[in-house]
Amino acid sequence: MTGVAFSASGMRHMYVKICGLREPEHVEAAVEAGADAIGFVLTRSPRRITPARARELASAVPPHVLTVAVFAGETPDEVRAATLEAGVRAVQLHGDHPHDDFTALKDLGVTLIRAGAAGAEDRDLRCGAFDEDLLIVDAPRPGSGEPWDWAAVRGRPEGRWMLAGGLDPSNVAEAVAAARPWGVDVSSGVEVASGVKDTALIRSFVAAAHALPATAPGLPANG
Ligand SMILES: O=C(O)c1ccccc1N[C@@H]1O[C@H](COP(=O)(O)O)[C@@H](O)[C@H]1O
Repeated sequence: MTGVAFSASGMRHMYVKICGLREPEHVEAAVEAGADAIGFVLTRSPRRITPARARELASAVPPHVLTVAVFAGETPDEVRAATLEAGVRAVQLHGDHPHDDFTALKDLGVTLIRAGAAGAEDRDLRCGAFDEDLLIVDAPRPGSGEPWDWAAVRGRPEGRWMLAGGLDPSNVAEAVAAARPWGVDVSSGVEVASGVKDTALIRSFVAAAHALPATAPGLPANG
């Protein structure tokens, strides 16, 4: 993986992922707004879709936007099968997946994302510690839309890491100022009801996040 995320003006920008997409119009809105990555939830959630549906949605996504399948607690074999069926370019594992799970998925050749709550002081928040390519530092309940103490992790995560949990268009600037992440990831904050995305909120979130200064080199998309 090489390259850097750039805005239309050529300036480096905050990396933005919009997660939990289920409808083509919301995928289109996220892509048109300039999202760097979009996520499909393939695990237990109100946003869950089938791998076949994810493939259908991903097929309309241009190669510069990273397509991500989100899992939580599935075995590496289950993750592998669903990822291949979905045809996405990245896997996001939530929860307490051991290092071995990431090692087992290396040969898939996709971007590996380790996601979990900041948790205890001894939680390893170095991106790459489990051979992952990207780290997400999230709320205790992923996908809940609950804001948490973003400032508590400031200075702890290292490398390419995204802040998630309770972000929305109106608070993303405050959250980024508090935690200083490399990127941001949102689901509930661009919805009008649980699992129901809103195109205007998607556009507002991407615009608000991309207006913020990037704090680290970017990650390329599907290249
Ligand atoms: O979105 C879900 O339902 C979900 C389910 C299981 C694991 C992860 C999930 N989503 C992740 O949660 C954050 C977004 O949180 P929020 O809704 O914006 O507060 C993001 O990392 C999603 O990928």
